[in-house]
Amino acid sequence: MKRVHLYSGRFWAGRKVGLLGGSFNPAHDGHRHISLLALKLLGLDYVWWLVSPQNPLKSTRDMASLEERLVSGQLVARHPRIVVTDIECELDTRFTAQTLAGLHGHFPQTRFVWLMGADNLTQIPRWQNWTRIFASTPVAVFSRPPYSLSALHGKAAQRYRCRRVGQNRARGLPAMEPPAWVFFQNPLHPASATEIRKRRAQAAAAASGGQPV
Ligand SMILES: Nc1ncnc2c1ncn2[C@@H]1O[C@H](COP(=O)(O)OP(=O)(O)OP(=O)(O)O)[C@@H](O)[C@H]1O
Ligand SMILES: O=C(O)c1ccc[n+]([C@@H]2O[C@H](COP(=O)([O-])O)[C@@H](O)[C@H]2O)c1
Repeated sequence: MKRVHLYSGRFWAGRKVGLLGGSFNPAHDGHRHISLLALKLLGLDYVWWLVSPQNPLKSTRDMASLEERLVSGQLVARHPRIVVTDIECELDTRFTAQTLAGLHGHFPQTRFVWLMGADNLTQIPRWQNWTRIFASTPVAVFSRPPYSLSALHGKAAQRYRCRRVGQNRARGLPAMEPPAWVFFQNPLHPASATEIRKRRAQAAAAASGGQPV
């Protein structure tokens, strides 16, 4: 299994790498679905799943340990070109703009693309220094039910509308000067970690005779 460490820059030099940041609480087939699409549509060599130590906008309640979320990532990824990593711990970052600055600094010869679902395109204006994300790294956004339409009318899509690249030019995105971004009208995948946690809680409650667990 490939591993990512801050000192492994030589291996990653010259490679095109998609970065899928997430809580992965737990990982699911929706993550795998967009990662496989990213490998193909963007012509990437690898996708790294950046398992976030703690999303700054999410509650710590209901958040499984980082260890558990890394294990769930390993179980779901099952692909030689998807690398599951907690490199934000090594970088000591929690905010994406800082993470990207750290990665560009440690891997200056690697071409990174930030990957996310349409829900995060809507939300990104609430992230710390969010315009630095677009200024530093090409971005690829994947359709996700039911967010795609609202995302395309949101603040981030509007602000960078002149820098949007058509799907037919997506393979060139990793080499483009940012800001540059693409929105994929891809086949949808319904998986959601919130739904999985809800189902698990219901199953646990049913197993304990309907008592809250
Ligand atoms: N089914 C999906 N389709 C497209 N993108 C997805 C899908 N599931 C997750 N993603 C994207 O993967 C990244 C990480 O997602 P995350 O780990 O938060 O999963 P989630 O299912 O959105 O979790 P939660 O429901 O707890 O918020 C985000 O950019 C998210 O938009
Ligand atoms: O930088 C921020 O302010 C920020 C705020 C919220 C989320 N993020 C990042 O967005 C990615 C997706 O998070 P999540 O929890 O929706 O899977 C993950 O890499 C988080 O670290 C980043």
